[in-house]
Amino acid sequence: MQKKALITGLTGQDGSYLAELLLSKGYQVFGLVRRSSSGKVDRIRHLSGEVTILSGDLLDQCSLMDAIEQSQPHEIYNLASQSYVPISWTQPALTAEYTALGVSRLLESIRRCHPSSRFYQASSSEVFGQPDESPQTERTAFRPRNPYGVAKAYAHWMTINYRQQYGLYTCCGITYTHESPRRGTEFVFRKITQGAARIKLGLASELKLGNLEARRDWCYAKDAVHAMWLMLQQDQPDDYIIASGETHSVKELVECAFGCVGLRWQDYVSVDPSFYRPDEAVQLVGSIDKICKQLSWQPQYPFEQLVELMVDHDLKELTDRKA
Ligand SMILES: C[C@H]1O[C@H](OP(=O)(O)OP(=O)(O)OC[C@H]2O[C@@H](n3cnc4c(=O)[nH]c(N)nc43)[C@H](O)[C@@H]2O)[C@@H](O)[C@@H](O)C1=O
Repeated sequence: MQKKALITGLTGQDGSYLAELLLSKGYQVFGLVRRSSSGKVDRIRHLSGEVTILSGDLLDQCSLMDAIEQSQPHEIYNLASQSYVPISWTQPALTAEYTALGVSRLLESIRRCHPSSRFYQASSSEVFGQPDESPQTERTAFRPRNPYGVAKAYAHWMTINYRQQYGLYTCCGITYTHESPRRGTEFVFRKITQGAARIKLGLASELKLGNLEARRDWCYAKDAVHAMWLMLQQDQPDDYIIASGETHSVKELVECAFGCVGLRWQDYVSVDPSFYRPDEAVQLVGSIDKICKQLSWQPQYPFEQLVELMVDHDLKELTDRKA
C-alpha cells in the first residue's frame, strides 16, 4: 500500500527537501500551504504535479481538520513555523500563535480526525537557551531565552503530552541550525556564503555581520530531513536531538567562505551592532549519541564541505542571474 504523508511548511527549506525524500521513497505527498505562502514556490516549483497542495493555516483549526480528512496521512510532519529568532521579539504573539498554539491545533486535529497518523514535531535547540550543560542531550533542562524558544518549548511538551495522554505516535526532533542552498538569506550561514559570492563577482563590496564569536552547531538540511523520516519509522515514538555534534564560530564560517572564493575576509567584513542579539545563547551543541545509536543516523556533510557546497551554489546562481 502506498504511504501518504502530509507536510506543513512545504514551501520552506526543510519541507521541500522532505517532500523530495518522501517522493523518492514512493510516498504520496500532500503539502499544507498558507494562502500568503502560495506565491513563494521557488523551492518546490520542480515538484509541481508530484505533490498535492492543500490550502490551510496553523491559525485555523478547521483548515487543519479538512487537510487531514482529505489526505488521511500515515505520517504528518510539522515543519511550519515563524522561525527567525529576531522577529520573535518584534512579533511575540504571532510567533506563539504559529509556533506554539499552531501545534496544539494540529495535535487536536489529529486526535479528532485521524489518530493513527504518526506525527513529527520540529523542535529546536533554542529551547535550551542558556543551557546548564554542554553538549545538550534529550534530558537537558529547557531554559529558552527568546519568544521563539519559549513557543517551541510549549510545542515540544504538548507533543509529548499527546503521546502520554492519548497514546498518539508523536515524536520531537530537537534540530540545531541546519543549512542548505535553499536557506533564507536572513540566516547567517547563507548570508555569509551568498555575501562572499556577491563580493567575488563584484556585486557587493562589504558584508555587515553581528557577533562573530557566536558559536553554532550547523548541519546539512538534507541530513536533518533524513533523520525526521527515520524517527517516524520506529516501533516506538521517541524524541531525538538532530545535530552535527560540533560547533564552529561565525568567524570560522566567514574565514571558510571567503577562503572558498580566494579572498581575505578582513578586507570586506565589518561588525554592525544592529545584528547583535540581546542575551543570546552563544554556544549550543547537541549530543548525537542517542540518534546515532538507536537510529544509525550520521550527518554526512562536514562543516567545510557544506560551506563549499553553498558558496559554489551561490556563485553559480548569481552568475546565471547576471547572464
Ligand atoms: C536552531 C535554530 O537555528 C536558527 O536560528 P539561529 O541560530 O538564530 O540562526 P541565525 O542564522 O539567524 O543565527 C546564527 C548565529 O549567528 C549570529 N550572527 C552573527 N551575525 C549575524 C547576522 O548578521 N545575521 C544573523 N541572522 N545572525 C548573525 C547570531 O547572533 C546567532 O548566534 C533557526 O533555524 C531557528 O529557527 C532555529 O530553530
